[in-house]
Amino acid sequence: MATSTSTIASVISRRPLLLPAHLSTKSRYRKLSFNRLHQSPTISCDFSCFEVRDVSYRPPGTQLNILNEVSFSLPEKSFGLIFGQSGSGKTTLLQLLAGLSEPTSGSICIQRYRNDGNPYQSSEPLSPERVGIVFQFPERYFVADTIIDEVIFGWPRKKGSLQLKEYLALNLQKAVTWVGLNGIPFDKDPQSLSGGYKRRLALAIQLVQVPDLLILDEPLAGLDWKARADVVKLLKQLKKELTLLVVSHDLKELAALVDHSWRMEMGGFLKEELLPE
Ligand SMILES: Nc1ncnc2c1ncn2[C@@H]1O[C@H](COP(=O)(O)OP(=O)(O)OP(=O)(O)O)[C@@H](O)[C@H]1O
Repeated sequence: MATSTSTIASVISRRPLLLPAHLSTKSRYRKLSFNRLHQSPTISCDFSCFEVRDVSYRPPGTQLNILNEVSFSLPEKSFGLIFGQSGSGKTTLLQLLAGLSEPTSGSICIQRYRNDGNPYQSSEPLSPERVGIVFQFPERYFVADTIIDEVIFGWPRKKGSLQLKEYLALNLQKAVTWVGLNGIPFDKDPQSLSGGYKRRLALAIQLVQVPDLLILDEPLAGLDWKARADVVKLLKQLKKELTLLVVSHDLKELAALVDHSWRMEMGGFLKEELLPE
C-alpha cells in the first residue's frame, strides 16, 4: 500500500534510534539541522545579505591556500551562480558556507541593511543550521529503501524530540508539494525514480528544514535534457521563496535565473563577472 504524508507520524515513530556504522560517511553528505524550532527569526526586517568576507582556506596539514581572500555578497531571495574551471575551489567554498569546514581566515555572516541601503552596525555569523546543501549527484548518497525513509533519514531520534518531528512532518508536506513529488508513493524505492525525480527528492530533503540559504553543487549534472529543463523550472519556483547559491558549468541553461554571478579563478580567487554570452 502506498504511504502518504498522513501516515508520516506513525512512520517516524518506527525509526531506529541509531545509524549503522557503515552509513557514517554517507551521512556526512546528509547535512541536516534541527535548531530552527527554537530560533528567533532574524531575517525579518528591511533586507539581508549573506556575506563572505575575505575568506581564505588552507586544508589542515597543507601549505597551499585553496581559497584566497574570497569576498562576495548575496541578497536574500536572489540567485547567485559561481562558475569557473574544474579544480579552482568552487566546491570548497560551498563546503565552508555549509559549515562542513571552517575558514582559515575571514568570516561568513548575515548582514542586515536598512531600507536606505545602510548596514546595521553588527552582523551575525551564518549558522550552518540555516544552510541546506545539495551535493553533486546527491542520488549517489541515498541510503534508504523507500522515499519516506530517505527523507527522514537524518531526523532526530531522541524521545524528547516529538515536537520537532511534528514540525518537520508539517514542512515535509509542503516540501513534497513544492518539488512536485506529491502523487509519488512514499514507499517507492528512491533508486527506481527517474534522474530528475531523484534530484527533486534530494531537494525536498533539504527543503523540509526551510533553509535560509540553499546551496546546490552542479544541480543539472548527469541529467538528460528533459530532466534538466524540469530542474531549471523547479529552481525558478524556489527562487521566489529562497536564497539560492549554485555552482555550475551549465551557464546557458541557468542564465535566465541568475541575479549575481562570479568566476572562481584557479588558485581560489573569486571575482564578480557577468556570464559569458
Ligand atoms: N582537503 C584537501 N586537501 C588538499 N587539497 C584539496 C583538498 N580539498 C580539495 N583540494 C584541492 O583543491 C582544489 C579545489 O578543489 P574543489 O573541489 O573545491 O574544486 P572545484 O572548483 O569544485 O572543482 P570541480 O569543478 O571539478 O568540482 C583541487 O585542486 C583539489 O584537489
